[in-house]
Amino acid sequence: MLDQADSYVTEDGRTIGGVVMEMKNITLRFGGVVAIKDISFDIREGEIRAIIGPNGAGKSSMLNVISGFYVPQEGEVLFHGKKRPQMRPYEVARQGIARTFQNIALFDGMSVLDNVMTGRLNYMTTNLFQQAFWKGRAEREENENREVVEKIIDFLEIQAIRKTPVSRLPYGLKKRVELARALAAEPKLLLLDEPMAGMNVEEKEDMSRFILDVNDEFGTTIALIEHDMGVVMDLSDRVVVMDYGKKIGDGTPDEVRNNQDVIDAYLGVSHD
Ligand SMILES: Nc1ncnc2c1ncn2[C@@H]1O[C@H](COP(=O)(O)OP(=O)(O)OP(=O)(O)O)[C@@H](O)[C@H]1O
Repeated sequence: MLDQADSYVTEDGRTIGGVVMEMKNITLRFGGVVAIKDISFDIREGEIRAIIGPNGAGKSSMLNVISGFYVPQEGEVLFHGKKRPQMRPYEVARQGIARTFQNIALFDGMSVLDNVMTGRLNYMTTNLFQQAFWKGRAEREENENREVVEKIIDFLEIQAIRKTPVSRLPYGLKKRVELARALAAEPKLLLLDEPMAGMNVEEKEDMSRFILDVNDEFGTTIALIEHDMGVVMDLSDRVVVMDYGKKIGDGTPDEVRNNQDVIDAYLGVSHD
């Protein structure tokens, strides 16, 4: 059994560090609906951690708790060992957390490049006044941001569409641009909301490869939620399984695959 601070090396040679985020006895209600019931789990530095479950299991609600968007009625979220207070989205971003959304949230009329640049907003320190009267500093900052963005565009192989308005792109590429924008923030923890929803097999394979590459190349810790158990099993180090707001499994893909409660939930065995 690992301690919170312990690290280990995976079979494919990646180092997984200590716990960066801990969810302790989280309960979240919407009026009479209990979306999350007393769930605890942690996320370790450098790992790919999946949260899976059937429709309505509470996955999106959980991702919103992790991102700080929802504050649970019970339980606490510890980030680097400290209880996390309620935060506004820009405060979450400053803590090094970035996310993508299930329903793509890009600026449709803007080019791919401009959309990815918006991921740098937290790094832009000059205001309009400074940009007008202190050209040198504003230019330097713009160049630095541009450099990071171009690197990410290359990394995700979207150079050919950098000037294309997002509205003209097929769905799979829009998802990739959203990933690029999240990466532009250089997050330590990246949250992906159903990154492969609505994709065909080839697009899913591409997205899986990019997620693995991001984790490997930048050492980014990744938590993702997914509906389809198959796609995350090859990708994840550890998997939390939710059903009807409860945690019914937590472990390596193999442990989870052989867990009877998980098998029942996915085979649609009746719940009593
Ligand atoms: N803002 C909200 N107001 C009221 N009820 C909500 C809200 N968000 C989620 N719920 C309810 O909480 C439960 C869990 O929903 P959630 O969207 O977290 O599940 P999910 O596992 O992400 O589902 P899906 O795979 O369909 O996206 C559901 O019963 C849902 O109707």
